[in-house]
Amino acid sequence: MSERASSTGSTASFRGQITLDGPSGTGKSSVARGVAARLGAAYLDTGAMYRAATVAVLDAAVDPEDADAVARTVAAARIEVGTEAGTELVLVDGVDVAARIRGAEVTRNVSAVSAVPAVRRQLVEQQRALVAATEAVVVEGRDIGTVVLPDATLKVYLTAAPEVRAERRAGQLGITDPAEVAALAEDLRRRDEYDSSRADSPLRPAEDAVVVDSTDLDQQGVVDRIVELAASAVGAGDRS
Ligand SMILES: Nc1ncnc2c1ncn2[C@@H]1O[C@H](COP(=O)(O)OP(=O)(O)OP(=O)(O)O)[C@@H](O)[C@H]1O
Ligand SMILES: Nc1ccn([C@@H]2O[C@H](COP(=O)(O)O)[C@@H](O)[C@H]2O)c(=O)n1
Repeated sequence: MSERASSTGSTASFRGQITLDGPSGTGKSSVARGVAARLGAAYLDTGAMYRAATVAVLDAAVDPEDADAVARTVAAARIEVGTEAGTELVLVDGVDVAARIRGAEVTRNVSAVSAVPAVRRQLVEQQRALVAATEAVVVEGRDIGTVVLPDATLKVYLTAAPEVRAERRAGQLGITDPAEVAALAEDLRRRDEYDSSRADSPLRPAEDAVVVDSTDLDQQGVVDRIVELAASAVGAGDRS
């Protein structure tokens, strides 16, 4: 039996869309890349697109809370992202911003930019076009199962206890000082509150999403669980 057609089901031939939504730091990016690699699927990081839009806003010295100016600035920006799990390609007007989008200034301002309805319309249209060009794809974000791809093959909503998420993010950044870990936890809480309470496409699980709690699972365990769910979803589709 090949590695990709393992005990979790015959997944090498997966065709369809898997959505992975959830709060910040629950492991969406790492898990989505792992699932895409296992299934031989494309991968789309929609958060990277909102982060790239935020770079455009900051570079134009526009106030991220000024919705009209934000909408105009993002409409004029050319935002490009790749869909390969193994490479991170993020460009704004042809300039590589893949490293910059992970910086503190972008992270602090991205929720305000992503709450602007015109920005969401623009990027959702682009996301759907990117997905339409794939046969199999894992898409991660906040509103993928609810708004972007309501008919996806499988919808997963990933959660984890807030203190566990803060510890993992601290590990990722090499932070050990308890006061700095507490500050990270507060940043995650603030961003989740902003993303969950906005009027347009708030963060929430789709009604038909499977909730996967990763608090007590390692990364590989979460990938295995989602690959297993994908095999069941494809099987259920074949029977219907
Ligand atoms: N199940 C897990 N067990 C332990 N560590 C994990 C697990 N899942 C992810 N991680 C680690 O947690 C950190 C955060 O993961 P990741 O960046 O994928 O989260 P995210 O949900 O995409 O975050 P954000 O929404 O802020 O972009 C990473 O260092 C990742 O390796
Ligand atoms: N579908 C999405 C994806 C992301 N956002 C916003 O972008 C921020 C950054 O996302 P990361 O996954 O890269 O951390 C996030 O906090 C949201 O404000 C979104 O609105 N919709």
